[in-house]
Amino acid sequence: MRRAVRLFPSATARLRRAAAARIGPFRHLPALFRLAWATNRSLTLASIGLRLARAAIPALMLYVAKLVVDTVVAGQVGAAPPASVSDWLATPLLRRVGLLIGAELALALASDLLGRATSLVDAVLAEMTGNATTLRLMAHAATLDLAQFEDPAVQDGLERARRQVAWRANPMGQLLGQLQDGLTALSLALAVVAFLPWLVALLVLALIPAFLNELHFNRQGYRLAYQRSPDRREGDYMRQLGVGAESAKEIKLFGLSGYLAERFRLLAHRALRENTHLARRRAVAGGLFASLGTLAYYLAYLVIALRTATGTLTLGDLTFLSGAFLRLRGLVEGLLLGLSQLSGQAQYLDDLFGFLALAPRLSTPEHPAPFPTPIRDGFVFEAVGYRYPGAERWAVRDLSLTIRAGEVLALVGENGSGKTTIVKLLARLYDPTEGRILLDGRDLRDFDPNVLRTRIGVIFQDFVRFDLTASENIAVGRIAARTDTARIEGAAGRALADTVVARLPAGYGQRLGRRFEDGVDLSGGEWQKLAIARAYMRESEVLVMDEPTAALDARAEAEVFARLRALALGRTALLISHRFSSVRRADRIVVLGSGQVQEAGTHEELVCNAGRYAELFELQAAAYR
Ligand SMILES: Nc1ncnc2c1ncn2[C@@H]1O[C@H](COP(=O)(O)OP(=O)(O)OP(=O)(O)O)[C@@H](O)[C@H]1O
Repeated sequence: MRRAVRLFPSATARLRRAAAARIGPFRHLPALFRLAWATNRSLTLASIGLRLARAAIPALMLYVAKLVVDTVVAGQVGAAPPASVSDWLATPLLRRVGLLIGAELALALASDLLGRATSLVDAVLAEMTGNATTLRLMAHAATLDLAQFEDPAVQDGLERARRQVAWRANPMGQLLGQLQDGLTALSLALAVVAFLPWLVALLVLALIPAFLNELHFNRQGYRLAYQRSPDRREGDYMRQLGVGAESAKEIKLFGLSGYLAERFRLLAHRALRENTHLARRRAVAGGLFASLGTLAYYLAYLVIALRTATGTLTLGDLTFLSGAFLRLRGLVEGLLLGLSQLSGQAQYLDDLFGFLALAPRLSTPEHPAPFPTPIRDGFVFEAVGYRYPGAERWAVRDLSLTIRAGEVLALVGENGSGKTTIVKLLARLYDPTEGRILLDGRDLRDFDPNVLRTRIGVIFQDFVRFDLTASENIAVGRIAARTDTARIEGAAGRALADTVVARLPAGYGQRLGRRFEDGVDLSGGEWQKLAIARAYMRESEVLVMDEPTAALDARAEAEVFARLRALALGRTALLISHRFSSVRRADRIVVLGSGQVQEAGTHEELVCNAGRYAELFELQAAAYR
């Protein structure tokens, strides 16, 4: 029975669902209001207060205009024209007309002033709310896992959320504008109802189809934008490649600009075609429904004029009613349109709040185990397997590996053998799909991942080149100590980065990179020295370096390793390198192949074994002979 109900929902349930699908996105509006409220209460209150005050003005103005007309019409009969200004003022009728027009002028001025004040308050509030939302997005992004960032669906959501912040920062102002228009419409409607109740009913009936039509097209527009997110990201990527400084070198050398432009053109063309199609359908349907409203207005106008001609209504009533009706029509139409636009915006808010509601997948224990200080035994990988989300192949599988406390362990292996994946698992950027990793006998998942990461210093091969100062580029290794000049300079010295900094025009205060005008770019090896300094800045017990010297010249590499050995004394160091000249100095070497340990031992042992290591070592050595 239940199943039958689910398969054949009643008409009311279907209607309710359809209505919820259209109006549902409004559920985010209270959250938006809370956001503005939390950002600045007085501005939010001011915005509401100003709009409330302004809402009543149009009805009042129309009513005063009606009084003016009625007074003038009544006074015209048999009144002699005044000879002078004092006569004018002495005539009660004329004085009254003057006062009424003065009142209307005051109302018009007040409305204008209130409007400008509202715009001012709204602009400031929108910027503040936009900033607060960006901060919230950044804070939330920091809580997510690396795997989530690497997920294209999350990237698309984040992209839509970002656009939401950048372009639609002021749905709050719009919402309040709607509230104001709603109140104005209500006051006018009440006044009209007092004269001719059916007029209002006629207006609403004529406009409801237009409203539903707008809602329908807004939904379609959103669906289109949603489906196109991946395309748009790809288009943005093509554009970025085509105009970015980072890629300019290769684009020029390989002559890629035409190819990229063509790919962008195809993507943009598809978007344009779909957009135009929708816009055309929207314009036709919108035009038809809008004419319904116009028809209703002129019908009402005709009736009011006829009634005035037959004496049922005064000339003032005619002025008031036609004015009020015209205003009302504009307002209700604007309201319906605005509401449907808001509904469209609220759908984008779905993305924003959807992203904010994303929870990290890596678990943090409620009562984390105390982190061992110092580490006694080290890390043990027990039959660890990891498969990247959506990947067919296992990056590592059945991996058993020990990293003993205090040793310098080198990981070698061909491209794609899983070395970097091991580092990411060690830093708990991912959790193993199978097996477990122990630290001093406890599962890594028992510790607070943030504490774990503060105890491990990792430099990845694709380290980030921050377009910040040289000092900040080192300080990011322990950002809390960014003002500790001695620590920064010490780290730079150990990583041979001090000589790089010495050559910079502004020394440690020199901005690096090409993004900003005052930036100075470095060579690959110079950047790498700064990245190594970052690891020393961290002063962590475990040091992990993924290809730390790939960009260094032979002399620098030898020196960096000599220092690493000296500095790693008592610390655990994991070193990934394709250069056997560096690897051979490690306490132990582990050879990886297809995500598994193939061999392990000291350099001498492995050479004696005459296995894979010996083969690769011989290959490199021969190249130098
Ligand atoms: N983010 C990712 N998503 C999906 N697959 C990935 C991802 N990162 C790596 N892989 C895959 O996992 C496997 C192991 O990659 P990993 O980066 O650990 O290799 P590596 O030994 O460090 O290689 P290299 O010497 O080239 O740096 C590879 O087959 C790679 O294609």
